[in-house]
Amino acid sequence: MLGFIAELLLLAVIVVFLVYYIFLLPPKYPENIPTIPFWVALIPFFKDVDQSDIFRQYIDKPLRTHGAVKFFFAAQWNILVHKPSYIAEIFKDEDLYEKSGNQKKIPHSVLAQFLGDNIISSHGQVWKNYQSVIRPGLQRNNFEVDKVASNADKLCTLVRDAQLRGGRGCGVPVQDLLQQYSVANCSEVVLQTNFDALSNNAPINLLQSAVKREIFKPVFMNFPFLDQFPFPSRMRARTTVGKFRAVLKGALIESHDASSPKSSAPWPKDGLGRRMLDAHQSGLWDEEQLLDNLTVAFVAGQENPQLCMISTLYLLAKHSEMQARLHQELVSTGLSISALAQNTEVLSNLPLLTSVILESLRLFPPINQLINRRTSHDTLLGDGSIVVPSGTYIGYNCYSTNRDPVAWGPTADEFDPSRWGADVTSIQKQFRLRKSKAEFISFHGGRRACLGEKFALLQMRVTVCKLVGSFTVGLDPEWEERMTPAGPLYPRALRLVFEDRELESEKQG
Ligand code: HEM
Repeated sequence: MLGFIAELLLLAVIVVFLVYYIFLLPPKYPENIPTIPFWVALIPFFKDVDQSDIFRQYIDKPLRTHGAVKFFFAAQWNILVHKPSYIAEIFKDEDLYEKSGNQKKIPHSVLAQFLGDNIISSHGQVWKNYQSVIRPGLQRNNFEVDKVASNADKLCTLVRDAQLRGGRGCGVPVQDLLQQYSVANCSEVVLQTNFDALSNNAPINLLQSAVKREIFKPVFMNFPFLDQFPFPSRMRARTTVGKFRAVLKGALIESHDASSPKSSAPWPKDGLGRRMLDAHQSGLWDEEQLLDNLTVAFVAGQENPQLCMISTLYLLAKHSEMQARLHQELVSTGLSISALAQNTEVLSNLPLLTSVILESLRLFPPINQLINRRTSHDTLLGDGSIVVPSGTYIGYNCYSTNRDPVAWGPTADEFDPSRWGADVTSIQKQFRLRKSKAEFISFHGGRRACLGEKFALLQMRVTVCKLVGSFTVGLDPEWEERMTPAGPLYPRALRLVFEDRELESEKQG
């Protein structure tokens, strides 16, 4: 018996040693950048944390001091880069720092099954093929702003109803409402489908929430190799993501069938939905390629704007003086809020509106950390001092780089829209310059920069115009001011108090 126990103990020691050696021991190279201890990535498992605190406590200083660190994430060691000039170098050399998404990094995972090989994660000829279909659909100049404005109207009604139900001064949870709104805009304006996402209990919202619950389970996000085992919860996750993809495709086909009652005709010339279907029908894309790209366009097209809306409303609620100035800017156009929300020319020439949105994207980039490139051969990064072996995963912490004090000065952590400039010409110039120097990387950069930037900014302008034009927005005093514990970094379960401006002015009048 004693012998058996001793053998078991020995086995356990060997397993622990192997796990440590294979997964947890940092690689030798690069030698001259610090290592963030592996257990930092595991803190959210054991403690209910605010990830911005974890960042400041364990990562910020070494990352900024050395420009890059060795960082344990998704059960492997990576290089996490902070220094803008290093990141600009990575963006420039697509073939050396190859995109290598989940389908290559963790091919057996539920996440890889969900998004497959798509425009964001692919490389080389495959990416060029995807891009030839998707780029014109996302960079058209005629997005239907009236649809976005009409959805923004519905959002205001939902907010008003929620505030009435909760009672004056009570906090309204905004995340689900903004998710519904963002899904409506993405499906109707980007993809020309309709899920009726702004109606209560629309099936797409339930399915979307179910997918997010499965995908963002911390244990599987951190240890995706566990997805190889047939745990019942992971089998369920696979069914859910499969269903989600099928629902998306079904809706796309139906809305592009002129004889269907759910047809979204007339379709815009160059609409992304039509272009994707044509690519499939012409044989340029097979079934999987259609599903992978449709799913990623849907996810990127509504998730990122949604997070940007949450963070922008949080910042405006926290900085009421800025909100008042912004409202003044909207009023000074002489247009009603409804007319203004549909007038893209006037909207895009409002300096404070533009700089508030950019400043929110700088402080709270929806994709705060991204590690999806892999070196195709040995290289030297930066001034040549960082030796990066072939096959190393490398990425950046956008939250950190966008707040770099060398680039943005001592107030880098503060919400200060004026740093972008006083008029739209200088703001746009600053925006282009900061992107080219990789000092503002919320939309990534180089040839792989976000293709949805134009639509995202248009939508943000309309949304902020409508919400700030209709309500004063404040933080619920009982809401605990904390950021999410892991994954995308944004105010957790944000609750806001909305006061109808019209009612307020009637009362005062
Ligand atoms: C505030 C909103 C948005 C932000 C902050 C954002 C950010 C980003 C980032 C960081 C990337 C690089 C991703 C990676 O390498 O893994 C990216 C790529 C991309 N985004 Fe966005 N995005 C936003 C909105 C959108 C929208 C509305 C769409 C529309 C479908 C979209 C479509 C894309 C596409 C197609 C790419 C791939 C570009 C390529 O590799 O060629 N994005 N975006």
